[in-house]
Amino acid sequence: MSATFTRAGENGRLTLAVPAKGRMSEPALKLCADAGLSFETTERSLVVPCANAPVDLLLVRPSDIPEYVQDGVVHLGITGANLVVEAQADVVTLSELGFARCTLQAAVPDDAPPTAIEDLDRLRVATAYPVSTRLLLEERGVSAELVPVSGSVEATPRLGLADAIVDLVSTGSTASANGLRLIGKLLSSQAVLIGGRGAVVEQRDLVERLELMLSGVVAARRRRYVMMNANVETLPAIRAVLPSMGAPTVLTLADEGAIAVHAAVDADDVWSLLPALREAGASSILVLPIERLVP
Ligand SMILES: Nc1ncnc2c1ncn2[C@@H]1O[C@H](COP(=O)(O)OP(=O)(O)OP(=O)(O)O)[C@@H](O)[C@H]1O
Ligand SMILES: O=P(O)(O)OC[C@H]1O[C@H](OP(=O)(O)OP(=O)(O)O)[C@H](O)[C@@H]1O
Ligand SMILES: [Mg+2]
Repeated sequence: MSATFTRAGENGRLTLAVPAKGRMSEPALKLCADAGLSFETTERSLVVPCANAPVDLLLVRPSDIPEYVQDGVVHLGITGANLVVEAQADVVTLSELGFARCTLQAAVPDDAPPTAIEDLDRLRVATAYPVSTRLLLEERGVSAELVPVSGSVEATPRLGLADAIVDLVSTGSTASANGLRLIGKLLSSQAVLIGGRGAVVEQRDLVERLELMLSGVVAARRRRYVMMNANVETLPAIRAVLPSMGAPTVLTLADEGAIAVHAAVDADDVWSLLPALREAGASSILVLPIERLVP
């Protein structure tokens, strides 16, 4: 399927900009698919119409998305929160999407003296994010000499181009592999759904529907559905350990006194919950993924 791209609002369809490449692209497209949008991407397609919803995906660079959304080129976008700050874009952040989690951090060579952000005053700081770096350093009263680079920023101290760097970090392994020590965090980021100020008013119904579908998947990914069998007498003990969303479902089984208990719990709690449930009297415990969770 191919389509011509119409500027946002001109054909009654909602336009959603999604990263075309880079580390956000695949999880962003998967989120759209998991949310129920049906589309087919090809290697070179930039505009991808959804077959089952009045939504067109525009595949572009993540760093361009904040400006496209601000200027009304598209209604909505999925991009990094750090890129919204970097573009200083006037957009509405509708929801956090739970992937591409990272922090913007300052780092120095292992043997260099700085131990905190404040120690970067008057030093040369290389970064691919000069706008956010300047802004966040100034907020802390630090006036550094910025050295803008477009990539491989970790190499700049070794090349004698900078005394320190500011870059995105998730595991920290790139920094340590390049002999750098992290000295402080300037910003936390993750993928976000953003909307244009005009779009969220003019296209409110469609925007709300898409936001609900996406955030339903994001919320579901953080939860698990736990099912177990027990004797009715153990129900108080089971309820005491079950941090359920509201009351758990209790079903009567065919055997005298036997029940099944169902509840949605935090995925992070499952590790500690299972032994506690067994201890409380539960057996045949099943843990299932949840596809959508709409409160
Ligand atoms: N190590 C990381 N872990 C998690 N998220 C990250 C990491 N690095 C980057 N991100 C997030 O993904 C976004 C896009 O990064 P990516 O590396 O795909 O593109 P880029 O480096 O900005 O390059 P381009 O110039 O192609 O736009 C970043 O702005 C940030 O929000
Ligand atoms: O803390 P870590 O888990 O090591 O991740 C940090 C690295 O990830 C990003 O680069 P990316 O992998 O996106 O490569 P790029 O420079 O080509 O964008 C960032 O610029 C760091 O180099
Ligand atoms: Mg990168």
